[in-house]
Amino acid sequence: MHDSVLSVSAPASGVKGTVQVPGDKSISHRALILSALAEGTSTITGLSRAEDPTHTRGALAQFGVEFTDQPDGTVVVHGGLRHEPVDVLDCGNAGTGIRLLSGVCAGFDGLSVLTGDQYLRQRPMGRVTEPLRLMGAQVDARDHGHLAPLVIRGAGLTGISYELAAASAQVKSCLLLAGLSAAGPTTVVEPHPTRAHTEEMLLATGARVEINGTAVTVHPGPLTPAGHHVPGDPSQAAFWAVAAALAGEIEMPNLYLGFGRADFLNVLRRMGADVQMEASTGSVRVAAASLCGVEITGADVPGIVDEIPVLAVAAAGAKGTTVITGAEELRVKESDRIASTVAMLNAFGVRAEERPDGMVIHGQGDRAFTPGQVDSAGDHRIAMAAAVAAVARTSGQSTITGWGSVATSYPGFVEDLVAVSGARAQPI
Ligand SMILES: O=C(O)C1=C[C@@H](OP(=O)(O)O)[C@@H](O)[C@H](O)C1
Ligand SMILES: C=C(OP(=O)(O)O)C(=O)O
Repeated sequence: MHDSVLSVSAPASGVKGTVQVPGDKSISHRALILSALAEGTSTITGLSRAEDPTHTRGALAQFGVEFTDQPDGTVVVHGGLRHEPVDVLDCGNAGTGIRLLSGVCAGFDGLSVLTGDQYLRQRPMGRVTEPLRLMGAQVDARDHGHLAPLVIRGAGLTGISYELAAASAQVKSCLLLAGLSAAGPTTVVEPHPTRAHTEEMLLATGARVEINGTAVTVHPGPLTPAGHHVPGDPSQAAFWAVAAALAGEIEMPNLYLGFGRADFLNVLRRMGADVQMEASTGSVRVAAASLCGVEITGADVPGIVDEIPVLAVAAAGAKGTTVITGAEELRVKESDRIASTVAMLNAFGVRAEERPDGMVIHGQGDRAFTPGQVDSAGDHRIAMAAAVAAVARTSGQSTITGWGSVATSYPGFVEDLVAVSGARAQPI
């Protein structure tokens, strides 16, 4: 349901409070997949209940993997892929789900068909179909192998050494998961390092993994069941961090602050925000300060790839110009996030322009934004970034269409928004 509208009226009082953000989406996908691959019983605590990982869980159930929910929220997984999937694997809106599962399907002796919603079916899949074919999987897909649905007949793989054309944790993870059942080692080399959840979690589940700079090698072998704990999602915390940097003070406990995920906090610091973090507990506190524009280049992008839409809102409320380059990957997310971020800022009366590989944002300093009529383009991150802009820098009523997309990653967002801002916010 991606067609609801959020109507939000912001009070002038800014934001304040503590937010417990949902479990990390990237880690949730991986905890489900690695538990499903390990024969035996694994447990997952803190799992994100958002639609994206829930689709991954549903897809794994098609292989006969059993999941039980305990009253305290722990998910017990009876792992082992028992049979060919009995139906099409519906990955919903999740690029992470379809790309990681395609690696699992390539290693499995059977036929799998993977698809997703109208947004996912427009996202590039050649980046996984091509290397999986090189490993020996039979893979076909719409648009000559480039768009979902994907059809994969797996097994009989051989490990390869593969250099990624663009930095992508999803493609890296797909190939590492396929490599678990290939003959010989599989090595993935990245142009820039990306989030390391898959290799870290594979190591924790008994796989043989070697990491050498930007090269990761996995050796074939079984995984062992484990107890996975999913910490809070820093990419969701980024919305509150920006709201606080512009208009108040917010604390967030228990966040994942590991490699490749907390860089948005450094960008906010570079802008002048007051950011305190405690690595041992994952606690972060952000407070408002006078912000200034910054330059963001290609090497920064993998570490903030999902946070750029909301960082653009911070830039809009800063003094001076922010220039983002080397961010062309944003064009192939749930929406074209260069176009949709710029359109969102323009809807609030902020001057911003697209560049082929990024954007230029002319910060308004302390001047308020005008209330906006925003089209989220069906993209959860654009919708939530717009809600932050509305409560932090407008007074009056804004509307955000395509609000239903927020359930893919943060179903409780409106409740948290109301709690920290006192805004009147109602999906209609
Ligand atoms: O591996 C992951 O969990 C993710 C990797 C990133 O995508 P790419 O691998 O396409 O950069 C990111 O945008 C996505 O939200 C989650
Ligand atoms: C890009 C995202 O996710 P995915 O690629 O899994 O759809 C995201 O959550 O911003």
